[in-house]
Amino acid sequence: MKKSSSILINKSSISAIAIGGFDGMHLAHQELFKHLGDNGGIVSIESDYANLTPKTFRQEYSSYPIYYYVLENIKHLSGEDFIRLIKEEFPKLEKIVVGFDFCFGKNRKNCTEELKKLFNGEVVVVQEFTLDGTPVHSRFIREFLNDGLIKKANMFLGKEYKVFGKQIKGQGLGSKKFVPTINLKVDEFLLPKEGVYITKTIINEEEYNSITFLGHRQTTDGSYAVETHILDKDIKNRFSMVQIKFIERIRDNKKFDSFEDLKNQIITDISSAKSFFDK
Ligand SMILES: Cc1cc2nc3c(=O)[nH]c(=O)nc-3n(C[C@H](O)[C@H](O)[C@H](O)COP(=O)(O)O)c2cc1C
Ligand SMILES: Nc1ncnc2c1ncn2[C@@H]1O[C@H](COP(=O)(O)OP(=O)(O)O)[C@@H](O)[C@H]1O
Repeated sequence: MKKSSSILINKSSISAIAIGGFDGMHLAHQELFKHLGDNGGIVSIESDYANLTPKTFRQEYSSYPIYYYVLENIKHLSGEDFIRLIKEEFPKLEKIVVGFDFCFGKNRKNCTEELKKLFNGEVVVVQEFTLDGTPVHSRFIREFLNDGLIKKANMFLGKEYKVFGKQIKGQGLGSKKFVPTINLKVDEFLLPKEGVYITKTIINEEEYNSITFLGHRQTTDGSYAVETHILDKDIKNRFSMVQIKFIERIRDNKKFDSFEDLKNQIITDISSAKSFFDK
């Protein structure tokens, strides 16, 4: 398999593609990629609802080059026109890999049978991929995240769920009253259920053990916040891009009667996180 990026690989060298939304680049998606061979590529159809790996965040999860197409721009095409477009875009195309539930063309009128008729090359249809009897689909992963079931989401993803955010100014209370935190603004990514999580935080390609609070700061100003505290390290600069990987959920978000009670709880949370990383 080639290590590559979509910018470097010319579409005219691609002989096999996998087609789909690929939000999450989860285990079932990876099953499709196993059929791509040496000159494979991924055709990713970008939709508005993609929020696990939104926009162009998918490339880090595959060494095959990803070619993005915006659903809005192609959804009016008939099945025939869609296949014509694909053949024009990838002139050496010999193989298309899709899942059992793949449909395409205006109103998703065409599915795998029509694909086999319309494409004059090999069509590989991958049967439904399941884990412990549950089908792996991005919609179920979204449900796990909404329910705070981070370990289950990570199992289905085949990796730790990760979001990207920009550092923003906090209330200025953290360092003075509690512990210092990096406050983040996260757009487009689905955030797991409110609560406290054991996480890893990536800043400038360096990965740090951390603990992250997500939710309405009921004890202070009530506003929604994503705040990460790096364990055992003082981080002073401001960062335009911070990544957070979610590992385990420790507890629910709570309202405390006093700042002191919250501070004591935060200290307990930090020691749980440290024991997790030490074990
Ligand atoms: C590990 C951790 C757990 C937290 N848990 C809660 C909580 O349960 N309830 C709450 O209202 N705020 C919680 N917070 C958020 C604090 O209220 C917040 O860090 C504090 O208000 C400082 O905010 P600032 O960084 O904007 O100054 C938590 C913060 C951390 C780091
Ligand atoms: N559980 C699965 N088993 C087999 N193929 C799948 C599975 N989930 C998705 N696919 C295939 O992967 C491609 C991308 O599908 P997509 O609809 O984006 O995934 P999801 O169902 O997770 O939202 C499609 O060709 C689809 O048929």
